[in-house]
Amino acid sequence: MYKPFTEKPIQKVGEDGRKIGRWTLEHSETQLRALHRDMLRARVFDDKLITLLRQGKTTFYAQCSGMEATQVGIAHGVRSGHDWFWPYYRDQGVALALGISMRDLMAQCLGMAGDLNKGRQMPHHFGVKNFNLASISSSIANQVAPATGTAMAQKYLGTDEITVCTFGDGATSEGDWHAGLNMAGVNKAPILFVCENNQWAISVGVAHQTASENIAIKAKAYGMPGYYVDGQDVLAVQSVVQEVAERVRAGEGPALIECLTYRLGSHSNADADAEKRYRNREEVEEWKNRDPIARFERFLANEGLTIDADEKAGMRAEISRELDEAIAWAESTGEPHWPTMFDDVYAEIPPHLIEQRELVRAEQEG
Ligand SMILES: Cc1ncc(C[n+]2csc(CCOP(=O)(O)OP(=O)(O)O)c2C)c(N)n1
Repeated sequence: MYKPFTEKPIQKVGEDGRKIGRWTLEHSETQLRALHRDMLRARVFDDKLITLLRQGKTTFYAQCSGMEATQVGIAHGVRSGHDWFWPYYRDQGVALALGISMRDLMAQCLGMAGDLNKGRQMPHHFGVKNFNLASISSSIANQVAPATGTAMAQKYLGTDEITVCTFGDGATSEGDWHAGLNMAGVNKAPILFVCENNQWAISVGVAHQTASENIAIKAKAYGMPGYYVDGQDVLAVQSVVQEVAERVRAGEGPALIECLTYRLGSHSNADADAEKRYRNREEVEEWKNRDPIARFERFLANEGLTIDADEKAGMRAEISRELDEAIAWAESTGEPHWPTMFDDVYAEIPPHLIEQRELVRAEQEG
């Protein structure tokens, strides 16, 4: 059983790809390859979206490059399609690893008619009903209290689902975050909070975010365990998430997991990172050398499962083809039809909106 409140992050595999401590690998080759493939898919998805931004096909994107072990470990540690998710905007790696299709994500990012949310959300803010994944909010920590509410409902209904709520380190300074964790602790709600601590909140470094020794320790104040995990170690993240999620499911109450990771790319396309305004390149280079995909590849090689450069290039090409197909499909669905902007908010559309709809119709259909 993993211990909460450790001084150092929990690890299973070191930088050199060697096992840390004594443990037996229980994954099949298929499971190991799935972890690797999902991390690579997240990375290639990021690369493609940067191209789409440059082509002007979308207007907003926030990369998860560098954070793949954290995101894929989270997704592989819970029950996809069963548990409920209140993620944050950088979670495309989680979404892909849960099994959400590239078509669905791409149609959302491009704001096309084929988007599950009808192209009405800000790009890169998806919501996927059949995966119990709530619509993403740009407002930091906005998801935390509703996530606790979802978990309270799950407890009340007596389901064996749990809720998973993710956020960045910056979110932990928001009032909503404290309210949500407090309410979860008091009500023993079946919720797993996961902080993807990538050490920056746009230009604010984590040392300026909190005086606590880490984020995990904050759980103590809300009466729940806090686990501090190496977020570059996919097996450690998956293993801790899995064990803690099952304890949450068994009725032990909420828990907080902090995954220590790093954002390699800019905060979003609206960021001064490239101008080196707030972090130096040495730091970025240092974390590039701690690439979670490379670390896992070293581990796989040590376990006799070498993925060589050719095989990896082939995998990247295959993922890229899948993405191109998703883009072509999304574009083929066309622009969202304007009347949908009046749908789905009210059960009965109020008179002032009917009036506005008719004004737009007159303009559109002249
Ligand atoms: C309530 C609120 N305040 C400020 C912002 C502006 N903002 C957007 S992202 C961000 C940083 C969030 O950092 P963090 O939670 O660490 O997540 P990261 O983006 O680093 O993954 C801020 C301050 C916002 N969107 N919402």
